[in-house]
Amino acid sequence: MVLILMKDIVRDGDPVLRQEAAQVSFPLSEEDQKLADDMMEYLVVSQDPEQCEKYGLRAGVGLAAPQVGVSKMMAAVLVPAPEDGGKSPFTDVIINPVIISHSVQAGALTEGEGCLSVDKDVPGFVPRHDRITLRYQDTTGETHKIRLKHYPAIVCQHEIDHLHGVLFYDHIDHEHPFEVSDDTVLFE
Ligand SMILES: OCN(O)CCCc1ccccc1
Ligand code: NI
Repeated sequence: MVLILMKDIVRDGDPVLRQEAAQVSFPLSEEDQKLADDMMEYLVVSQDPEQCEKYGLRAGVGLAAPQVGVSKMMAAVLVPAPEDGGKSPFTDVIINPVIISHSVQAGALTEGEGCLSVDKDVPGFVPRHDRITLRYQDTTGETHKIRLKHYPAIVCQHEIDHLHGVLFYDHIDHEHPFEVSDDTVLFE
């Protein structure tokens, strides 16, 4: 049962999307645990075409707490498994995430990015780090230090941006939206 619907998703213009979110303390309050569960549930349901349609959702691979009006350092990430089978490259609720190191090399999606909180299309490459080392806590409070590259790294950076009041189009060079440095990894 979806508990977060599109009506619950805050849209660009609301100041909460431009705030620095607050650190989350452990053990999680019941409210924070429920929020984590609800955000992950939104992603799972939104990635099921039938349920997505049924509830009128926009499919998402990530969802950050500020997008549902909660200015806390928490985001759910569900990177879909590749079509040719296999498991999701990264699925977790990342709390108090910090990118502790990253590649010099940039990466960007050839189709640009979108955002559940931004109703308009904003064309252009969104240059990010192609590879990152991410430290975060999961909902149990356990600290993880993981290396991500390409799409999972892009998704996590998009979500972590939300926790710092940054939206994807802030990274687009509006003078030259489809120009990136020649060593940038561009991928589908
Ligand atoms: O913040 C999550 N959200 O707005 C859903 C879209 C997430 C996303 C879309 C394109 C590239 C990376 C991440
Ligand atoms: Ni977003």
